[in-house]
Amino acid sequence: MDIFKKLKAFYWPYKRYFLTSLIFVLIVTAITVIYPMVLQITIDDVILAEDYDLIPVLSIGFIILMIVKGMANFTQQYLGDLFGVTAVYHLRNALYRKLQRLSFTYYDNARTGDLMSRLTMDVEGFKFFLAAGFKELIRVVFLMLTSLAVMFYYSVPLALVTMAVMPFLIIVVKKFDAEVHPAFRSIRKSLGNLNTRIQENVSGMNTIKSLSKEDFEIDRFTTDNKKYQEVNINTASIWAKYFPFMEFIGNLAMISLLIFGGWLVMNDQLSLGELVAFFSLVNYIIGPLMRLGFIVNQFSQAKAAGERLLDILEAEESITSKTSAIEDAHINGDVVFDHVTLKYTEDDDAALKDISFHVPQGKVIGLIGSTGAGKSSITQLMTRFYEPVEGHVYIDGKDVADYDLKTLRRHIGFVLQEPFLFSTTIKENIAYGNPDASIDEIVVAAKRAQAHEFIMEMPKGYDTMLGERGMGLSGGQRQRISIARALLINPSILVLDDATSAVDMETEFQIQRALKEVMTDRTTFIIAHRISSLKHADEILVLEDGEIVERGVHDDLLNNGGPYQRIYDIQYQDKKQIMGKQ
Ligand SMILES: Nc1ncnc2c1ncn2[C@@H]1O[C@H](COP(=O)(O)OP(=O)(O)OP(=O)(O)O)[C@@H](O)[C@H]1O
Repeated sequence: MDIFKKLKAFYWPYKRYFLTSLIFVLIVTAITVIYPMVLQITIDDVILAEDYDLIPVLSIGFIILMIVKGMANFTQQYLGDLFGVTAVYHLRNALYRKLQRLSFTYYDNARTGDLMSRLTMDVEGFKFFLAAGFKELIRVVFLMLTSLAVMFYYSVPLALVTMAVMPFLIIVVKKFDAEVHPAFRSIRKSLGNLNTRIQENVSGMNTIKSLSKEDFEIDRFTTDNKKYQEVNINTASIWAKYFPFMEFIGNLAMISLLIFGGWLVMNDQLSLGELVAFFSLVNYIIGPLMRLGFIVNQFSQAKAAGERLLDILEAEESITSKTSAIEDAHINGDVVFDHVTLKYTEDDDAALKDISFHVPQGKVIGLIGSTGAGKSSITQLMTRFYEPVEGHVYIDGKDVADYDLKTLRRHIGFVLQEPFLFSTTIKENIAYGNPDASIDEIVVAAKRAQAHEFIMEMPKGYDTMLGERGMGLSGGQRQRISIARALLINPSILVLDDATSAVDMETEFQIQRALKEVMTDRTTFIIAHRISSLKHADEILVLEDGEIVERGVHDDLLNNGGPYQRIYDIQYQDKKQIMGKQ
């Protein structure tokens, strides 16, 4: 119940829907039990007593009951659904808001498929219980109790005899639940695997096709699909095995009712109408009893779903703005790293060790070093994507932790090696960071990013729709769109993370030209593997294993026999060889 208590804030404000719906459920259930009683009166007091004057009264009464029941049913169904749908609408919004606020540390360990299924299947599971399950539980318990009460009212011995087999039915139902519950769990798990497989396939289609792994993927999918089929068949066989058995026990109750009830009627200890009414009443107990396990099952599934949703809602937001955070400040772009050490996880080695440097406003700093040396990590500390375990990062003399997160991030633009583009128009992609930009501003940004020409060659120009993740554009084109995007937010600090490594020389030249435009008057961090990309930087930091092993300007670093010279020699060896051969 703890899970439901914790999620109360999402559904309890709408309790009026639920409670009203419950009143109507009780009305419907009460009328259901009245049916057999009307039948009893019809048989005993009309047919057997041959008092046919009562027929119009009974008929009208019956019609009124049916109308009331119909209306009550509509109301309980509608209000119940309204309760579930409204609560889940707020829950889903809260989950999505939380996902936007969670820091990168959370996403480092999260799986997309898993998050997707929590936000869809688990939310739906929880909704189903709110909208129907809880109400149904109350309905069947009420129906069983009232039916039982009426049966005892008619005849205590017959009620006891008929109910004699019920403990057996309860045992079978419990056994069935114990088997079917894990079966349902494996169906969900198997479906989750299947979804993850499909999602990874669509995302990784390039890799699959380029490595000709289509058959391999088809085989893997077929195996998972087979597993899904098997767990479904297994569940079906559990149903098939238990249901006839349950029905058999139910029929035993009917037989004892017929034998003992018939005997009571013959001995004038029970009226014929009461015996007929008993048949309906027994069904009102057997049916719900068989369903009860199912509902309890739904309850435990909703509980499990709620638990997974709470995992997200209660996840720690490790990086947030302070209450006294500096908002709406203009950032000029003077960056200081003061003895900064970063660890991604507690047990891991430090990704950055005791890093200190100063980049005055408007200057260019180059970061070079082997992969995994810590270049990107440095830039991610400026935006507070991660927090250092020691030391401080200052921008314009203030600790980055003192700024409001949005203010801070608004002033730092990124151009990444693999920019993310959304499946919308080129125009909206460029204006993503600044949706208020006019079309003229967008075009100016695109022109400065050397993107205008190729955009205009597209059939719908700036209104061309892009596929998911910018499919339909080349790597260089995607990068230039991303440069235009960065330009449009007019950042004071610009990070070019391997922005030209994946393109040909001609495109690199174009992108370099675009970047020069963007870099003017901004503090710029250039992360590069190629010396040619950062040799004009005001300072170059050479990183190895999270440490700065060398620093200086290109000309000084070139001839001191250090790591930078080694990188230079390797990169220019080819050139010398080619030149030498000529
Ligand atoms: N989110 C993360 N969680 C855990 N470890 C990480 C994470 N990001 C980076 N690392 C580790 O931190 C170290 C530095 O990574 P970083 O991405 O900063 O290197 P880099 O120099 O930018 O590399 P590359 O040139 O390949 O992009 C690496 O050992 C990497 O495995």
